[in-house]
This record gives sequence, C-alpha cells and structure tokens, in this order.
Amino acid sequence: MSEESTLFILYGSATGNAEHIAKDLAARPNTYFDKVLCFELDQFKRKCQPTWEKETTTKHAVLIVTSTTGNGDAPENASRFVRYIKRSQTVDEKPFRHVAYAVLGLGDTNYDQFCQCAKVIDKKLLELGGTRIRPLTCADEATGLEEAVEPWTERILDEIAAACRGSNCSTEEVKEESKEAIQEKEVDQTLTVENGARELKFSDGVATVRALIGLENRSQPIWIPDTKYLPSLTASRSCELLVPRKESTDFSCSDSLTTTSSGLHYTMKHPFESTPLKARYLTNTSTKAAEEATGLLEFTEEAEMFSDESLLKASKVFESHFSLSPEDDSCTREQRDRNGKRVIELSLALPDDYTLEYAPGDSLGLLVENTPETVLFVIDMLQKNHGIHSNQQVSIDEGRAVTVEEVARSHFDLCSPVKSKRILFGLSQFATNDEERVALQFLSSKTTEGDRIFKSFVDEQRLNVVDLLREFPSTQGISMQGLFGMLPALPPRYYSVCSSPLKNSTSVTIAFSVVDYITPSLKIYGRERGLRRIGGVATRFLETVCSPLLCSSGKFTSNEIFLKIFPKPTAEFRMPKALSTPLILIGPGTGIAPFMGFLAHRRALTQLSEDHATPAAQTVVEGMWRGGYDVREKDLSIHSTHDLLESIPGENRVGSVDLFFGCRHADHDWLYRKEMEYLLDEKILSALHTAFSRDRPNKVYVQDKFFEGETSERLLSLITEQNASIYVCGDGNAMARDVKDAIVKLLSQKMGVEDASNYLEAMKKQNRFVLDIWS
Ligand SMILES: Cc1cc2nc3c(=O)[nH]c(=O)nc-3n(C[C@H](O)[C@H](O)[C@H](O)COP(=O)(O)O)c2cc1C
Repeated sequence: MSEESTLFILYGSATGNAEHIAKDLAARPNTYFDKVLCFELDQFKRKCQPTWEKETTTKHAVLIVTSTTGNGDAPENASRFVRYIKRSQTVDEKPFRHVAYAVLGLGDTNYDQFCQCAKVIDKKLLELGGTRIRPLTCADEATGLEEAVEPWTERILDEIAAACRGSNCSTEEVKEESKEAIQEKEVDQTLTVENGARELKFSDGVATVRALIGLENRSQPIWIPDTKYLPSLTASRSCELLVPRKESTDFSCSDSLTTTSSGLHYTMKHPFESTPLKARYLTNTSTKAAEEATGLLEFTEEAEMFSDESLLKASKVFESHFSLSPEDDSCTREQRDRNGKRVIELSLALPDDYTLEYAPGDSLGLLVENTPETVLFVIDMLQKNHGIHSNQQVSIDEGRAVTVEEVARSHFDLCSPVKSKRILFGLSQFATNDEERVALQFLSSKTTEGDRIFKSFVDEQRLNVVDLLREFPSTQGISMQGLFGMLPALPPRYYSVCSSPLKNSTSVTIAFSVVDYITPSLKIYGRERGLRRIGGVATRFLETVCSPLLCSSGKFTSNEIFLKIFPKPTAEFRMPKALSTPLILIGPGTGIAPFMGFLAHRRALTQLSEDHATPAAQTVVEGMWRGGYDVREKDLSIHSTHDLLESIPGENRVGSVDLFFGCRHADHDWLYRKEMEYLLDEKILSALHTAFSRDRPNKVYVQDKFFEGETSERLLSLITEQNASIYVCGDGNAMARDVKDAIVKLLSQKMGVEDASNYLEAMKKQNRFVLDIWS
C-alpha cells in the first residue's frame, strides 16, 4: 500500500444531491486509501493538480459525482472544470494520464439532455488520458436516484482501490481486507473511548443512545451500521444565499388573488389576513393564565405582531398554570387530565367584500409559524457558524428572495417531531464529533436496534430538529442549505368550521383542542430525560395570542394581529340538500365542531322556511347567501341559489336531528352544552344523547348510547324507513371503527349481520354515511 495514496471525490451539485452522495461516500470506511479528499469540481486545479505534479509514478484515484442543471448545463460549482477539460490545449497536456476514474451522473429523464454534464466529463477524461474503471452510471430522479446510486456507492470504493493497486488484486480480496480494516478501526475507536476524560465529553444524545443500546462499559463503541441499512440523502428543496445587494423585487412574483368564474378566492398561497374577533374556552377552564399572559404581551408595530420574547414569556405562563407533570404533587391526576384538555372557540374576521366563502362541513386552513424559540435558535446558529444574518436574502427553489428569518420562521418545519430517519442521517453528515456521527447513523439505520432506539428516544420523546441539534451539538455547524434542504415544508393546519355563513356573514368560527401533553418517562443513568412538555405549534400559539380575548380584558383590539387563513372546501362532508332528510350526528369531543355549524345552518334554513313567503326570505332565496346584499348568484361557488331553494321545504317537512356527543367529564368538557340545550328547546335538535366516559366507574361511549332505552328502535326507523343520513366526526380511527361496528350491530336487529354490513356500505356510496376522522 502506498503511503500517500489519496482518493479524490469530486462533485458538481446545484441543489445538494450530488454533494450529499459524494460526502457520504467520503465518510465510508475504506481499506486502501490513506486519505480521502472531497470537494467541488471547480477546486480541481487548486487541490488535485499540485499533488499529481509531485507524484507522477502512482495512479491517482478520482471519483466524480455530478448532476446536470439548466438545459444540459454543468452545475455552477463544476462549470469552470468543464470549461477546462473542453479546452484544446488541455487535450494536448493529457492531465489525466495517471488517473483512474469513474463518474456517477445525476439527472432527470424529464429533461431532454439527460445527465449531459456527467456524459461530457466521462468522455473528456478518457480523451485526456484517464483510465475509465467503470462505464458511466446515470441515476434518474424521475424513477428514484437511489436505484442507481446505491449499487454504485456500494462497490465503487473497492473497484477504484483494485484499479489503483494493479490488476493482480481482485475485488473479492479487497472486500476481505475491508472487513479486517473495519475491525481494526473499531479497535482504534475502543482505545480512544477508553480514555476516561473522553467519556465526559459524550453529548446528551450520545450518552442516551449508548445507554439505550446497553453499552455499560464506556470503552465499548457504538456499533457502526452497515451502509446498506442507512437512508440515502436527497435534498428536498434548495435554499441559496443571494448576493446582498439583490432587491427582493428582483424575484418577487405577483401576490394578487386568484380569480375564478365565481369571483376572488383565497388560497394557501394567497391567504386572507384575518383578525381574531372573539375567543373563549369551551371547556370549564380558568382564565387566570390568559389574564397573566395578557399582561406580558407586547405589541411591535414593526412586525405587526406581539414580540417573540413576550410570546415566549406568555406561553410559559400557561405551562405554569396548567400543570401536567406527574411529578407535581400540587395537582391530582384528574386535575392534570383537565389541564391538558382545553378547547377554544375562536371567531375570525372575514373579508368585507364576501370574497371568502365557506359552507358548514368545510375546514379553515391556517398558516402557522415555527415557535420563536426554534426560530431564534436556528438564526443564532447560522450566524455563529457561518456569519449568516437574519436579514440576508435567500431564494428557495430559485423563487423570489426572502430573508433568512422568514425562511426559518415559516418556510421549513422546525417544530414537528422528526419522523424521517433521513433527517438524522443528514445531521450525521455534518457531525464533527465521531461519537455523535456514529450515534446519529445508528439512530437512522433501518436495523432492529436502530428502530427500537429511534422509537424510544426520538419518536416517543417527540424530538424536533432543533432538539436534535442540541442533543448532538457538533452538528450545529450544518450549512444553511444542508439544514433547510432536508426539512419538510411547514404545513398549514386545518380546523373544522363550526359556524354557518347564514347566521353570521362577517366572521367564521373554529373550535380546537390546545395540544399540550407530556411525553413518557425515559430514565438514563438515573436522570429523567422524558416527561417533556410538548405544545402544539399552532394551538399553543393561538391560545397565547388570543389571551386578551380569552379573558375579555379588552386590551386587544382588531387590526392588531393577523392570522393567515384560507378556506378548504369539502366535497363529501356536506349537509343533505333537502331539509326534510333526518340527520344522525355523532361527534364526540371536538368532533362536535362541524355539527354546531350544521345546526346553526339548519336553524337558519328552518327559520327561512317558516318565513318563506316574506320579502326577506325572497331576498335570501334570490341571492343573499352570507347576509350581504351585494353578493350575486354567480358569486356563490359553493352552493347555488338552486341548492338553497331545494333546502327550504314546505311546512312540516323539516327532518329530525339526533345528536350524539361524548366527552370525559360533563362538568369540564361538555362543549356547547348551553347551545345544545337551547337547540333542543327550539326543536332544531330532536334528541340529544350524551356519553361521559369518566364520570362513572363504567366507561360509556357514544356508540353505547345507540342501545339505550328506545333509542335503538328510533334509530332503526330513522335509518331504514326515513332515509336518515349519518355523519361521524372526531379524533381517532378506533372511534370510527367502534361506531361503525355499533351501527352494523344495530341494523342487524332488523336484518342479518351480512345484510347489515352491506346496507351500511350502500349508505356510504349514497353519501348517507359520511365520516370525517382525524388522528
Ligand atoms: C432547474 C433544473 C434543471 C435541470 N436540468 C436537467 C437537465 O438538463 N438534465 C438532467 O438530466 N437533469 C436535469 N435536472 C435534474 C437534476 O440533475 C437532478 O434533480 C439532480 O438530482 C440534482 O442534483 P443536485 O442537487 O446535486 O444538483 C435539472 C434540475 C433542475 C432543478
């Protein structure tokens, strides 16, 4: 073995895929080369040539991974190299005459010039005297890069080693040597780890992984997973730093609304900036925390929002008032149960010109931001390690310029628990500490142990990417492209609408549970690493910013804060067109939300039916949908006037409504109790069936109520004789399955079990059995 043998891995990459693959390859264990250098193709002259000029007798090893961009062009960081190899004087020099090489091209067959850059390099290097050790390999993004990349990276190190060593050494022999060398490396690592002082340097993440593996002896190294068990890396989106002087207008696209035949529409890309008008707890929850939080919120004119610092402080107030920790003796289990169950009803302003339409059953989309804590961490990290400032401009996927702060705040998901092992593997590529790199690779490996430890440490403890950066601090030097390129976009949140546009045309109301819980215990060396308090990014934020409304302090007026919203219509979860259709509504917990919208709508329609002959009703029927007089029939994209007319029946033709509602404790989480009782009085609701699961020793759920007293007989008649429609909404597939089984059981009182199942299936097809379930 040559003492100075060096493997050069060069890459040309526009959005990071080739770079990741090259760096991943460089990090693999190899048995032959003493040194592996990995850099951009454009650095070739500076980094390869001086070495090659000194050593003219040895064969130099070069592996090239390059993508193609533009229209068959070389990536920016490979363009100088491509120009150099194309020059006629370079051909005369034959600079690759002592070089063994192989090229891996990344491309996409949707482009005409598939892998053009790799093809040029592969061909030119041969003309320039190089020894091609393997024909060009092209990976196609259209079918999945890994198909070609994985076999190539699996074998190429052995092949290039064999080529440099000479033809007398077979690949098999190299592989054998490989194993020995890996063992040697592991012994080396053992020796370094044996040093007691080193043990103290384990980061929290490494210590946890080691403890969960069961490595009691500090000299035992973490087992290095075979590369075949590791995920492959592909950047999902690019994020390029722009030259500072570029103005955002250079890139900006029009922010105008989308126009359709039925008028203007707000969408995820073009949301409406709404102001919260009213908020209240639907649960029996104290407003003391909201009062205290209100005192802490400070509005900043510049951001048109409360300051990050004040939001952070205010959000902590909720944590201290609503204890969830089982270790907190001041709270009983039942109190914690209630603290963790807070449901808020929030009304938001709609545009004055009626351009945001919705119907009961629809959802409202809300654009959220990452928590101030995670945003500030990432901004600080990029500044410290790369000198990147929060107001510098970047372009995502070559789109319009946005600031680094905006990107960290609202473009990529920093807060969701990490589900993808790709992210752990991505971080491992940036770890400068060996133990951290191996621990992260171990966590990301698709092995039984890797899966087990990932589940208990990352998944159950709900670690997000910022948590991981803290657990494995040597990864904090990660590049901005490296970090953002592997993160998913921040998804909008959707909430069922619980109001009717017929009742109130200027606002829309949603109801949601505040996500707030504690992770399971995880004891490591006697230290509690679990019991982490996790708050929903959107719902905890909404609870905090709406504090002044929750406690009706009056301090907070409209126009002060904006929430970006857009409608998400549903095709299926619609009320039947005819008012005469009886309804059976089953909505435990916040599953009740859309049904409050249905009931408000039904009430408005019933009133219209009573006043049908009056001029006011005529106005409604002729076009007033949201209550405004300036909306014409053509503007009504969701429901036409014709639908509305159909909904208004003649006398005595309003169908019955049976509502099934369930919760844990009647005194705490019976949402909309007063409203339900009022609707019963008004005969909009024909029957109310409630199930409180934790008020009695025996748990009772909504489906149990089907079989109480005369209910089963009533339901059977409604379903099989009066053509009733059944709607189920709520949290959890188990609930939906149990309700479905109970309906089949109910129907089988009248027909065989098989016929009952078929009957329900037929109802589903006719849109008479409709589900809206989330988990
Ligand atoms: C703007 C753009 C232009 C591209 N042009 C080509 C092309 O001409 N030929 C090709 O084979 N692939 C083309 N691709 C596909 C890329 O080569 C492929 O996505 C590759 O995985 C990117 O690797 P990188 O992240 O290392 O740049 C193009 C991709 C983009 C985004």
